[in-house]
Formats: sequence, structure tokens, C-alpha cells
Amino acid sequence: MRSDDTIFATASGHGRAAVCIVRISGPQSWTILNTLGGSVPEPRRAAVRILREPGSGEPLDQALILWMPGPRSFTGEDQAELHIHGGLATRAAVLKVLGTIPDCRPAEAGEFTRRAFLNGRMDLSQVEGLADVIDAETEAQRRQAMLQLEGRLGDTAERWREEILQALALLEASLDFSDEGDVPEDLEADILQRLDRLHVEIGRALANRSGERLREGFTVVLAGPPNAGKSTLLNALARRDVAIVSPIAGTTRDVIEVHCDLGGLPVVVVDTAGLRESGDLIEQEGVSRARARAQDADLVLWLVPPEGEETDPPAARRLLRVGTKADVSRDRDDCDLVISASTGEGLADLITALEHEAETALGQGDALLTRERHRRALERAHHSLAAGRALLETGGPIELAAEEARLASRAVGEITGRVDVEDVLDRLFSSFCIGK
Ligand SMILES: Nc1nc2c(ncn2[C@@H]2O[C@H](COP(=O)(O)OP(=O)(O)OP(=O)(O)O)[C@@H](O)[C@H]2O)c(=O)[nH]1
Ligand SMILES: [K+]
Ligand SMILES: [Mg+2]
Repeated sequence: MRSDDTIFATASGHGRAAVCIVRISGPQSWTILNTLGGSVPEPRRAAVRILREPGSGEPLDQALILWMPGPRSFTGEDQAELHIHGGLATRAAVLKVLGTIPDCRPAEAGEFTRRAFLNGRMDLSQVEGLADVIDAETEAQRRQAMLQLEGRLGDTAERWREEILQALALLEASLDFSDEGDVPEDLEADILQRLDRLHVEIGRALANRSGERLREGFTVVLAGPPNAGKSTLLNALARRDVAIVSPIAGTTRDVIEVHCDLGGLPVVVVDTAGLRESGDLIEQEGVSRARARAQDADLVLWLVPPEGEETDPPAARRLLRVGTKADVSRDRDDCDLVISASTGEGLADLITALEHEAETALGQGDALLTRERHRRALERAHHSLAAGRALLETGGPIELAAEEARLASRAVGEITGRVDVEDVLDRLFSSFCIGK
């Protein structure tokens, strides 16, 4: 796969559609437009053309074409777009012709964005932001992803890296002084103050996990004894028949997940097996999976049926007691909420409570870190800043303090992909669809 090939791909999904966008990037872009369209329009001005097959001149389609010369294009290379009709035959005919153009080939998954990154059009955190914009299922996720795509994390990381490098420069300058005796107090104080400020700011960013949680979604596990009404509630929240409901205790065995958008926040609702002792091996496996999921959940709804509960609630980070089958019996003073999943009574209050719980945990998309990768890099930078500061404060070797500052700047540099990210690149770009 040559990186100077011209690549092409449809970038508007699969299947029949009114319009299909074919994206092209690389040195042959201009030639392709000129060959298929007969002439190339002004840069960045759409023009209608009849696309023709080279050689025979056979008309392929009437299309809108765009010419975007690099480096001010998405990939930083010469780019073209063909907005053709979205019929399967038209799409196939145009792609077939493109495949016959010398040094032109179908793009790999994420290859347009990879070229944008390699050409410096976006940093790695922006690439991740773009992936999250495409994957966003709720308003809060979209908002957070847009902030990252616009560069909020990358710009902050670059500012931190600059400030660490400034402190490093002062440390190296103070090395000259130390040969002749002590480092001037005010210089040392200045460096310490810089390291301190960075350590506090990065520590604050690390303390906020809501960004990662928002990407993963807020998990709510429905737990309770058999026949408490868990599956009925799951179906009511999902507004469709996802789980089997029956009067037979022990109906649900497998864990069943449903992704909901509650108030713009991603909430994963998980139905589980009724908790009880059972001689049935399969049900026992269901019960142990139920306990495990409850333990990991952000919130457990412990469903309490009118006839009371024989089993104790599972271990959970946070638990709300929900009285079920309110249409059968309403007075449930031992519960936080009372609902009837069958009649819908109390469901609006339950959903409001879930939105509140999710909003408290996930925030509204204002966190800086959104991936484990960011966290690991910043934790290393945070540790090195603390180590460098301790060395300075205890009169340790300045060379070692400088080395800690160097490690901190490298760790922060990983966030934007300025350093050491080879292994991340393949995994990240292969997660994109073709044409992105
Ligand atoms: N009257 C009334 N019956 C309900 C309500 N919710 C569930 N049921 C009934 O209770 C029985 C059990 O419901 P499920 O949703 O299967 O209960 P479950 O907790 O998932 O049961 P297991 O999967 O066996 O643990 C079914 O017959 C439901 O129709 C309710 O709000 N009111
Ligand atoms: K049941
Ligand atoms: Mg069930």
C-alpha cells in the first residue's frame, strides 16, 4: 500500500440513496476530475458535469464535482469529490472506472483521516474527537466530541507541553549556574512555581472521569428476585419488546442490554436473572452474572415486588429501591420509588431520577479527558512533575529534575500524537469506516 497513491472511497454510507459522495485524495485528484468531468472547476466551487468513461466517452452519471487543492484540504493533499446519484449500478460503474486510473486505489478504513493526521491537518486528539462525533448517540456525547474535534484537549495539552519545556529550559540554564555554586534562589523559585502550577492543573484534569464515562455510557442494572418485574421494566424503558416476560420465575437467564438516550445522556439499561438459590445450573450461571453486573454498574435499581423480597440486594456502587406492580399494591414505604411497568404509573418519575443520576455522573460534556489513553499519558506526566519538583526541593541533582521534566513533556506530547504513538495509530484508524 503506497502512501503516495491516490485513494478513493464512498463516504456516505452503503445501500441505495439519492446521492453518494465519492471522496478522492492524492496527486491524481486533478487528473481524475479532468478525465471524467472534461474540465476542472474553480477550487472549492461545485460544478455540474456529465462524468464520462475515459476512452469510450460513455456517460456514467450527471454529478456535482468539487476540486480542493492541497494543502488547505481535509487531508492536506489535493482532493476531489464526486457527488453522484446513489444508485448501486452508478456507484459501481464510477468506482470501477476510478480503479482503472494508474496509481489510484480504494482507500483503507480511516485512511483519509490518517493522511490528515500525518499531514498535520489535525492532531491525534482531534482524530479521536472526529471518531467520537461519528459514534455519538446522544447530544451530550456529540457536544463533548465536537469540543475535542475543535482542539480543546489538543490545545490544552500543547500549552502544558510548552510550559513544561519552558521549565525544562530554565532547569538546563540553572545547570550552568550550579557548576559555579548554587542556583539563584529566584530562578529555583520560578521553576518550582511553574512545576507546581502544572501539577495542580493536570491533577484537576485527572480528577474528572466524566468524559470517559460519557463516551462509555451510564450503566443501570435492573436486579431483584424472580418475577419482580425486571424484564417488564426493561421493555417499558426500551419502548419495545426486548426481553421475554412471563409469570414463570427464572425466565431471564442472560444479561440483556439496551442503549437508551435519557435527556441527551447515554444510559445502558441491563436486565438480569432474578436473584435466588437455584438447583438449575443455567439459572445459577445467570444469577452469578447478574451479581457481577450489579457490582460494576453505575447504578442498581433493586426491584421490590409487592410480595416482598426473599433475597438481599447485591453489592452495588449506588442502589435505588424501586417498588414494582404499584397497580397491585401501592404502600411501599421501604422503597425510593414505586412504579407499575405494566400500567406505566411512576415511570416518568423513574426516568427523571435516572436522568438526574446520569447527569451527576457524566456531566454535560465539559470534561477534558475522554479516553484511557489520555489518562495514562497524563498520569505519567503528573508523576514526573511531582518527582522533578521533589528533587528540586530536596536539593537533588538538577540533571535528574531536568530528566523528569523531559519525561513529563514527552508523556503530554502523546496526547496530540507529537511523540510515540505508532502503536495507537493502527488501532485508532482501523476503527474508522471506509471513506473517512
Ligand atoms: N400487575 C402487574 N404485573 C406485572 C407488572 N410488571 C410485571 N408484571 C408481571 O410479573 C410477571 C413477571 O414479570 P417479568 O418482567 O418476567 O419479571 P422478571 O423480574 O423479569 O422475572 P425473571 O426474569 O424470572 O427474574 C409477569 O407475569 C408480568 O406480566 C406490573 O407492573 N403489574
Ligand atoms: K418471570
Ligand atoms: Mg426477566
